Amino acid sequence: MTPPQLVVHRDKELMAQAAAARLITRIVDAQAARGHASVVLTGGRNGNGLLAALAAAPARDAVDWTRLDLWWGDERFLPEGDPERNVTQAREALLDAVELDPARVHAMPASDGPYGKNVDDAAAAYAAELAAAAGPEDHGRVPSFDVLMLGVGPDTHVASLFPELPAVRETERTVVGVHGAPKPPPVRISLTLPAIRAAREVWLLAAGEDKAEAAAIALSGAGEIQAPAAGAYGRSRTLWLLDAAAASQLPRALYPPASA
Ligand SMILES: O=C1O[C@H](COP(=O)(O)O)[C@@H](O)[C@H](O)[C@H]1O
Repeated sequence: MTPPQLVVHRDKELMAQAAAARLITRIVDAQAARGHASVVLTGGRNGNGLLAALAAAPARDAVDWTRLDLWWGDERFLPEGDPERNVTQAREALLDAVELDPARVHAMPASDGPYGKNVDDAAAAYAAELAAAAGPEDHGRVPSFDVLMLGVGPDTHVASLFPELPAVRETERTVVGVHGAPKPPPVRISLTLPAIRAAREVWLLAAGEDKAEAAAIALSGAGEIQAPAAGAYGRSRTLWLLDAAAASQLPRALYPPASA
């Protein structure tokens, strides 16, 4: 487990811009080193804010978008093109504006796709897609993502791993169908904690007053079943990117020196 590092920005706009700049650098470095990069996107307000900031950043042209693999940490199990789907929102915020290779855009299945309403089959298919992309150099049944981003929900959920639900207890499968999520829609697909932990870097995004309690709980030693964000960490780095409002309830001892 890599201990969390915290960076606190003045407000959510600056946080989104700084995180977008950080992501550009990370992708460019990975592409320079290996020829390609892989990023796992998150849904939610903070994830989409970051993508919109990236779309507006002139430095986005430093990325070779055709050599970037995109995956999702979770998806709302809704019909293709539904405005509430995370992939629809990501397309609007950024993806439609850059030259991606469609074969490298790994959206999670929709509820009107090949698996119909069977979310468990859809989750298994996404697990198989991840396994097929994992190489011998990877540490398991998912690729070693360069960066995996997670928006932190006000209840400490990440991806679609909600406190106390079966999905957050999963230790074998890499992707699961989620039933009965407390946040609509109730049916979702999610990476599990073991899949999340295969990433080189995990970035948790939390901006806004409504994330303050969740950040404080997750960073104060809570268990991952009760506070899923506490169980999200990367193999090389775990980075919490916060704004001042989301950091406002952190214990003083956790507050980064530069922000004190
Ligand atoms: O439903 C979801 O919510 C979380 C957090 O969203 P936010 O709007 O509270 O920031 C998000 O991370 C997840 O991907 C999404 O499906």
